[in-house]
Amino acid sequence: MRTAYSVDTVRTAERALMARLPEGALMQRAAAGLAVVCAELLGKVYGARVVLLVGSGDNGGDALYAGARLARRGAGVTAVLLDSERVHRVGLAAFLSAGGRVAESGERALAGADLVVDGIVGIGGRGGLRAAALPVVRAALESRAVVVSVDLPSGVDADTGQVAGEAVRADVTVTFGVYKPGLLVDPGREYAGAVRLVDIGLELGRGEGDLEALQHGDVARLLPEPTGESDKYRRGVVGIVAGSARYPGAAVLAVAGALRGGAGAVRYVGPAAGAVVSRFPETLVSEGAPGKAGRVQAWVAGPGLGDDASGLADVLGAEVPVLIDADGLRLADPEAVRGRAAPTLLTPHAGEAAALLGVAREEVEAERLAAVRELADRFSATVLLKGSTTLVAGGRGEGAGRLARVNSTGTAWLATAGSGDVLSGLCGSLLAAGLGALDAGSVGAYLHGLAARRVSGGAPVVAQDVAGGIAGAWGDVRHGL
Ligand SMILES: NC(=O)C1=CN([C@@H]2O[C@H](COP(=O)(O)OP(=O)(O)OC[C@H]3O[C@@H](n4cnc5c(N)ncnc54)[C@H](O)[C@@H]3O)[C@@H](O)[C@H]2O)[C@@H](O)CC1
Ligand SMILES: Nc1ncnc2c1ncn2[C@@H]1O[C@H](COP(=O)(O)OP(=O)(O)O)[C@@H](O)[C@H]1O
Ligand SMILES: [K+]
Repeated sequence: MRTAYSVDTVRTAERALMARLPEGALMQRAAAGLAVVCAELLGKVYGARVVLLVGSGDNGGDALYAGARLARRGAGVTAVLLDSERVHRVGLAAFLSAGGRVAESGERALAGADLVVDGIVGIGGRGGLRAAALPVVRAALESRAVVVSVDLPSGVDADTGQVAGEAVRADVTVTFGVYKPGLLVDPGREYAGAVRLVDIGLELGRGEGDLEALQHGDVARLLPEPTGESDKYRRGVVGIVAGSARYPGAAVLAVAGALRGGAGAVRYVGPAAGAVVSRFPETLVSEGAPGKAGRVQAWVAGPGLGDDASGLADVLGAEVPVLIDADGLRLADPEAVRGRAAPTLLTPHAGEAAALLGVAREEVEAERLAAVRELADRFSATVLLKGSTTLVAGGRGEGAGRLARVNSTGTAWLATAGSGDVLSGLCGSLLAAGLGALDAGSVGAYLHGLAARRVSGGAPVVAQDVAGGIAGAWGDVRHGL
């Protein structure tokens, strides 16, 4: 599990650790780790040209101490002080005595740099980059240098990943102690490049976390597995209420995802039974009301329903877990969702989330974490917010509280019609197989993203291929590949 912690939690833990250590020890650990990564990226340190962008706080201090270490190894290191009145004094003294120089012109220094260290602002940052920093940041990004951000790309909000205005686009971010949420959530995640974590001795429990990303091992432990006692009913039956005369494909794709998700059987209820059976003869189909279709252990309702809300009341009234997606999100009665006793998983994309919240889509995209939490609170449900970084936040019971999940496996090729239908079928199948809503959503998103990457190999994918790739992704996770 990769767990990210809020700035408040990090600061409290750092204070406690600092009180037990000699003054400056923590910053030295951070700077040593940072210098090691810079040296690795440079290959040869001696003779390399390094430019430090130094802000007014401890983030700049880290950059200066790391710069001192590189200067002692023979690099030509130049510091661009963004505010010469306010700079980490002791760090600057150490830097100068190691042979570092202060630049007269930032732009000139940057023109010939091999590596730029972005120490403008870290977890103390508020808002996007200030105007004074913009010319050097632009010059750094235009240079051919590798850009390494200290703790966080400057201008990215550590707690949310929000970028208000401009921020540094790093090739690598060296973060200290623990991950910060802004490194895992877009848009911040994109600015961070590859993230390297440096251990500075901070110890924080998972319960204190703000956001977590499942890794292969976590997913492997959660995957449903049939045993000798299993039969198709014990493995769970997932019911799919999807599709319409106008959108039969949504039903086919939701069933395609559901068949790969670990349930023992898939029951389809709706007007697209013919299309579903001709593509997937293993599906049990019926055309009446969901309540009359026979037992299921979880329902998926919504993809491609158009304006037909007739099956939704049955589904929302069921005492089994329910996933609501796409048209179902628009058609479902919010009171019926809030009043449910069994787990509920809502899977909106940013546009659907915006409609549910009554805000603009851009607002959701800029603050995804806040949006997914707000929806989970408003609907007393688990919510999976799809998009470039998929987030899952828990409602009541399991997953309640602040600890949300972020998926790290996706690819932008998933932005293709119908791939969300595959995801809802897959997650619903995991619900039927017995996973809780938070686990079903995050395991489903993980497999879905991995499947897309596997089948894409960098080329466009179609939703059916994503469904077809799930078995391979499942196998990779099981075997730790
Ligand atoms: N606290 C600790 O124990 C440790 C802190 N470390 C470093 O210290 C950093 C935090 O240091 P600080 O608390 O001094 O905070 P920062 O250095 O992150 O930022 C604060 C300074 O930046 C300025 N600033 C704020 N927003 C800005 C913006 N949008 N644009 C430009 N300047 C802005 C503020 O005026 C202030 O002077 C961490 O990110 C990390 O790099 C590490 O050395 C590890 C140990
Ligand atoms: N830029 C992106 N990067 C990664 N994944 C994305 C991106 N855009 C969309 N996705 C994923 O693609 C899927 C699209 O789902 P959705 O928007 O519901 O499409 P549809 O309704 O056509 O099925 C979701 O799993 C979502 O997380
Ligand atoms: K920084």
